[in-house]
Amino acid sequence: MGSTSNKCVCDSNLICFIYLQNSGEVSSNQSKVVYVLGGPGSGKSTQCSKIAKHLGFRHLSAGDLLEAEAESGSNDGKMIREYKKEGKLVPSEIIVKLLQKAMQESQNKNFVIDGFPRNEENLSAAENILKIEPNAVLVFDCSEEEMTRRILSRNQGRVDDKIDTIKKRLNVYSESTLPVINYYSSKGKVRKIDAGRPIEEVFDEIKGVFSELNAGQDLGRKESTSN
Ligand SMILES: Nc1ncnc2c1ncn2[C@@H]1O[C@H](COP(=O)(O)OP(=O)(O)OP(=O)(O)O)[C@@H](O)[C@H]1O
Ligand SMILES: O=c1ccn([C@@H]2O[C@H](COP(=O)(O)O)[C@@H](O)[C@H]2O)c(=O)[nH]1
Ligand SMILES: [Mg+2]
Repeated sequence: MGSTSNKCVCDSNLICFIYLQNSGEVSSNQSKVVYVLGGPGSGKSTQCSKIAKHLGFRHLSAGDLLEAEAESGSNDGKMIREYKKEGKLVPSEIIVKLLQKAMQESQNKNFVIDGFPRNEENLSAAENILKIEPNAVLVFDCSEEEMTRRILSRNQGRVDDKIDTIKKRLNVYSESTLPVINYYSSKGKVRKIDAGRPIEEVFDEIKGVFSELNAGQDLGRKESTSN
């Protein structure tokens, strides 16, 4: 899985661009993609905003893209709302279409993608349709008690910030997202971040990971060559 060749095999300009940009050696002038995964309330969006502000990456939140689509009143909107209320993951084609459009429209081609891919269907679409081979996958480690506490005091009016939905989202994370993390872990791409600490401490560790990426080091390659 993943792209290893520079040969373009698709007819969409966007897909070609991402495919080529992520297919070879990582260097400081190439497009970079970092995934940020972690349980609900672990602080993904908080840290991704800081990464965008201080480290110059474009923050794409899968949850926010879906929320904007729901707000737009489109055909998919009503269905997205229902899935979100239930803490379920929408069919991949919906989120992939939104991410593809957002990436295509962005001038900045370094992306930090918040909360995607979340299950094996997403993973397959990310590799085979979006042609993304991430440079790194940050995984936020935080206790369920702390995540629940954070969500219940978040006060952003989210339809899914209710205890019953939080429990469902925690289950979806364990059952569907952990296998995705295991997959990237086997490729040496995962950096586990202790997200139970204060916001600035978490960000300090993240800055270190981005320094490595900006120095042209692909985390997967670094791990595999040190073996
Ligand atoms: N390290 C931290 N310590 C304490 N509170 C935090 C920390 N990081 C984030 N928060 C707060 O916890 C709440 C959840 O954070 P955030 O929205 O970033 O989580 P998330 O992982 O994006 O959640 P979701 O998956 O539900 O979108 C927010 O109110 C945020 O301000
Ligand atoms: O890839 C995705 C990402 C999100 N969802 C749905 O949105 C909510 C909220 O996402 P957050 O990232 O926690 O803001 C999530 O519970 C899913 O219902 C999705 O379906 N697919
Ligand atoms: Mg979030």
